Amino acid sequence: MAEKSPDGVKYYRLSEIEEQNTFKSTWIIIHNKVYDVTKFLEEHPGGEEVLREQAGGNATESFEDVGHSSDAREMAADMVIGELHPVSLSLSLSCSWWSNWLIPSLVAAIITLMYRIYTTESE
Ligand code: HEM
Repeated sequence: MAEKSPDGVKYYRLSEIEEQNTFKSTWIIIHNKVYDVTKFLEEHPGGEEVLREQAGGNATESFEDVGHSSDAREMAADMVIGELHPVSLSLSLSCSWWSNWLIPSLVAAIITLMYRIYTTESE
């Protein structure tokens, strides 16, 4: 269930947001805020398809890539229904840490190792 923080902000967990990816209701995440865009789908100048594609997930990058106007940002502010739960937040942060740093470092380490083996064998 959604929890409320002491200052009254509703927190949603990632799993709860993922469930709202249906024809009846569409939620997206932008900058760790949860937006209910269900009623906005048909009005969106960028089309409902792009919003549906991001439904139940993190749309921050796509939203910023488009370079939405300040008008668009004001419209978005009216659709905020809560924030990403801190637990989900740290999860999503650690996920990007994992893919952005750990995997490339591992690949680099393996290549270094293979190179070492290769150069010592040919001596
Ligand atoms: C609550 C969230 C959103 C709101 C309120 C919103 C609102 C708007 C508005 C008002 C425009 C017209 C141009 C402008 O004023 O900047 C626009 C254009 C556009 N939006 Fe969004 N948008 C939202 C989310 C998204 C997301 C998540 C995506 C991408 C997945 C997206 C993709 C686009 C695209 C591609 C256009 C350009 C359409 C064109 O120039 O023909 N929007 N949006």
